[in-house]
Amino acid sequence: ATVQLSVNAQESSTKDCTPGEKVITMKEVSWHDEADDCWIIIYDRVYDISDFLDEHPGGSDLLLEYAGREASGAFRGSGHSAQAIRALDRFCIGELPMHERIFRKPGGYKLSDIPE
Ligand code: HEM
Repeated sequence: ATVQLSVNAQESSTKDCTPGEKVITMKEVSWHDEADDCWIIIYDRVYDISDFLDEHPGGSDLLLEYAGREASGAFRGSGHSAQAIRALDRFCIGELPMHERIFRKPGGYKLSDIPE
């Protein structure tokens, strides 16, 4: 059974990880690869989803496959709604250094460049 996200009410106030936010390397992210300490990378931003695993409508197992890893393609490929994209914000803890980014850098892909 899926559990409704409990964040819906707060979602209008989306916090954004803007430049100047904490810079976190992929190597650092890779240490956080367990159920009680789970970080993932989506579109060059780092998310601590430890407290979200049990809440995820797609289940925790799927998320754990990406623990400590890059998950942009998986996230995009699962056809997440705009609501799901907004739900990311509350878990954001930082962003990759410029040289490790593949989306949010000069000349990099923008979300809107990626076909559905
Ligand atoms: C922090 C990251 C993520 C958040 C906030 C998130 C959020 C959500 C939400 C809100 C839904 C419900 C449907 C929707 O609104 O689109 C959903 C469904 C789903 N998610 Fe995620 N998701 C995340 C990461 C991932 C990742 C990395 C995968 C990897 C494959 C994944 C796979 C799925 C699947 C397969 C469903 C569909 C479940 C179903 O319809 O039964 N999600 N997710």
